[in-house]
Amino acid sequence: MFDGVHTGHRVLLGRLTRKAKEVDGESVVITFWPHPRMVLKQDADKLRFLTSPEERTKLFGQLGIDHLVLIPFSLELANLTAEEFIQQILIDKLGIHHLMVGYNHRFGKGRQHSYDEYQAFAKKYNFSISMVEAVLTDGMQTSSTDIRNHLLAGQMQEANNILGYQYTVSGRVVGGQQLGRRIGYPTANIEVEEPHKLIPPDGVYAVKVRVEGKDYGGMLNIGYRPTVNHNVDHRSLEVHIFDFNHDIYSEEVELEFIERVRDEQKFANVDELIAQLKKDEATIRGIVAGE
Ligand SMILES: Cc1cc2nc3c(=O)[nH]c(=O)nc-3n(C[C@H](O)[C@H](O)[C@H](O)COP(=O)(O)O)c2cc1C
Ligand SMILES: Nc1ncnc2c1ncn2[C@@H]1O[C@H](COP(=O)(O)OP(=O)(O)O)[C@@H](O)[C@H]1O
Repeated sequence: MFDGVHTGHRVLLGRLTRKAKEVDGESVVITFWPHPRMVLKQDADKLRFLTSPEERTKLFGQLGIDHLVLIPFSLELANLTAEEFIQQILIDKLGIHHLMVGYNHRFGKGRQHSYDEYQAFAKKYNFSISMVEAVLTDGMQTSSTDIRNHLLAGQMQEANNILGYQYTVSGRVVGGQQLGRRIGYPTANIEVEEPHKLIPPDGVYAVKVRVEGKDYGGMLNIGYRPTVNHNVDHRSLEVHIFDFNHDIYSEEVELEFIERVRDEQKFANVDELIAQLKKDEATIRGIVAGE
């Protein structure tokens, strides 16, 4: 589904745009939303994704794709056989001349056909077809599942290496308890709108912050703020932006994850929290400067 639009996807998409140029055609990427796993499985609520449909669209836009087709995935669509999908969508709706498929991609009800059978359909319906081999990252197959698992384990560098860019979470700044500025560290509280977006585990992170069209370094806390917060059901994302002093309530902010620095802790009092925030600032400024 191109979740993440990672290095492997980018190789495939690079081949696609080259092929389209070669034959003087246009490149089309087909993807689905909701993710088929959300429609087909019972554990849909627990599924988390690397990119929202909007984020995928933006990433595709950077790669020179001519058309992005976002097909609403439904049980009806899931019931089409591969041949029906080819006929009804690829031929009748899109009028394709060439089909490029990922090495492990299977489509159609029950995903029962092999690449050889796709080749037979190509002959029958008069389009050409090619397969893109697995793209390796450090000798391993590039997979969205591995990226998700690294992120959930707080292994940001590993995840970013496979993604080919820094994992990004976007949201809007909302008001908090206004304690941050009193302790010398104003923190913008970020509300993430996409309910299925994967949020890395609780802890403190070095991040790059994009706000008001500019980039800054920042230190981010994800968690329940056990030192000051008695309302423990709200998980918050709060970022202190370095060398920045604007009111950004209700602005859109993008956080790019660089590294996870420590666990969130419960301190005996606010002074101990402040002392730790000073240490975090020194550590994280060093990490951001090294980027
Ligand atoms: C980099 C960073 C690390 C933090 N670490 C902790 C922590 O370990 N434990 C904790 O209780 N709160 C932690 N906080 C949250 C602070 O308690 C919180 O930012 C402060 O209370 C301000 O809250 P406000 O935005 O609602 O005013 C951290 C905040 C930041 C920005
Ligand atoms: N360096 C900064 N980092 C984060 N937010 C900042 C910074 N400078 C100013 N602000 C502003 O201050 C707000 C955070 O201050 P804070 O006292 O923590 O209030 P709140 O509890 O409402 O988040 C941010 O939402 C933003 O509008």
